[in-house]
Amino acid sequence: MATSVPPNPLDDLSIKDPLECPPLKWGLIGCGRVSHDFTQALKHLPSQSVVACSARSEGGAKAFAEKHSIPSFYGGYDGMVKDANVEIVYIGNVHAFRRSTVEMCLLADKHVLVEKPFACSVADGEYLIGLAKERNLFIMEGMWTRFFPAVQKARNIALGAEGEDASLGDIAKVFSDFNFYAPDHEEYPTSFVYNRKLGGGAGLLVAPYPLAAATMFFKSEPDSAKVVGQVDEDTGVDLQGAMVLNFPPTGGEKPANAPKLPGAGVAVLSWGMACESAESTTIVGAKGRMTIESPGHCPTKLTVNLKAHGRGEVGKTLEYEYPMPVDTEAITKAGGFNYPNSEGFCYEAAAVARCIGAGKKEAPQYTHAETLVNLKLIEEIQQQLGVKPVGTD
Ligand SMILES: NC(=O)C1=CN([C@@H]2O[C@H](COP(=O)(O)OP(=O)(O)OC[C@H]3O[C@@H](n4cnc5c(N)ncnc54)[C@H](OP(=O)(O)O)[C@@H]3O)[C@@H](O)[C@H]2O)C=CC1
Ligand SMILES: O=C1OC[C@@H](O)[C@H](O)[C@H]1O
Repeated sequence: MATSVPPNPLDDLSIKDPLECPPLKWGLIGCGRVSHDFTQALKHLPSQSVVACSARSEGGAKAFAEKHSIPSFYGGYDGMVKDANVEIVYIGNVHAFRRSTVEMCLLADKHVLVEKPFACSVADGEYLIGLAKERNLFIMEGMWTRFFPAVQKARNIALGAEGEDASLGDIAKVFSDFNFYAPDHEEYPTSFVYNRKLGGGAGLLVAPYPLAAATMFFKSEPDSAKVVGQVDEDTGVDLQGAMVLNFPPTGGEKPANAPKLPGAGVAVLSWGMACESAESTTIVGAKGRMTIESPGHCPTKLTVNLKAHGRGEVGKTLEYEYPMPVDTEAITKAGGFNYPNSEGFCYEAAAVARCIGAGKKEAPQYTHAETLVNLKLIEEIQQQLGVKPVGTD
């Protein structure tokens, strides 16, 4: 049975400061909103530099380079991937071009950090991971949530890591929701999020987060998935959905005084772009529960409620807070951020730099295997909702 949770989720146990990392030179594909936020967050890491950016239009790349004082810019992506100064490419363009843009970077011998979703199909995901392995390059899906200190703390508590001050016991349930009201910032129907040919739809755009929240806390691959949701009849994209996943037992003896097999559990997930939900993830075990508080995909707060014996009996409550780094003058001058808590990209970028510095080809916080499990589940969502796979029109 595939294991989706590595033995320890930290990339370097000797690290005390999550922003500590060796130098790395970044190039960018796409000069849109998320690339802006990522570049701004890198300004929290003095050892990291964006040395080149590229956009479909030279004007777009030039304006971006001027705004962020980036020394080289390119119209079109192929010139940038051949820039000898670039060590890793951050890919922040739209979903439909994942296979071609990631492939272009790997063939130019660049490491890759690619925004979620990693690919539009399992087949593309497997191909790209295989190609990275063949060329001995680092590659990771930008599931930045996994790198926030609040999430790393939650994961260590769930794993019963040494030195943790709380334990939830055997995990039985994970609840995770992420829904935002897209028309607030995405024009309907012209934005890519409503365009299936560009990889639009909530399954590709939003579902990766609750899926990654669920697979983080169970050690087996789900053996059943039930999906409901709505598809927009005019654009053909899925607007929202909910899914229930069953995770089978991971083996081991059933405890003498409890009915559940170890590792067996259920995840209840909800995602979408039709309304704004509370957006949190709650993990429930035999001894208590913990909540990765809103905004759960980029959190700063974790609450643990340990149970006392008996129904409704509350034991200890523990609260952990990890404030975002404060914006520097350079960040404010370049216009702040487009998306909530984007400062937190610095945690992901620092971990990637540490992994590459240590010669790793994947990050233990979000492995290739997990990316592929989650892509399989995204395909399941599309199939059960009757949404056409991207690129089949
Ligand atoms: N981790 C996170 O928190 C977030 C992740 N994302 C992810 O980032 C990616 C980009 O999102 P976001 O920045 O909001 O999107 P944008 O709408 O800002 O577009 C990003 C880039 O995609 C390219 N692009 C846009 N439209 C087209 C088109 N019609 N044809 C070809 N290319 C196009 C452009 O590249 P160019 O500049 O080269 O013209 C554009 O700059 C997505 O994968 C999304 O899922 C998004 C938001 C937050
Ligand atoms: O990909 C995403 O993740 C973060 C959100 O804030 C954003 O709207 C969404 O597109």
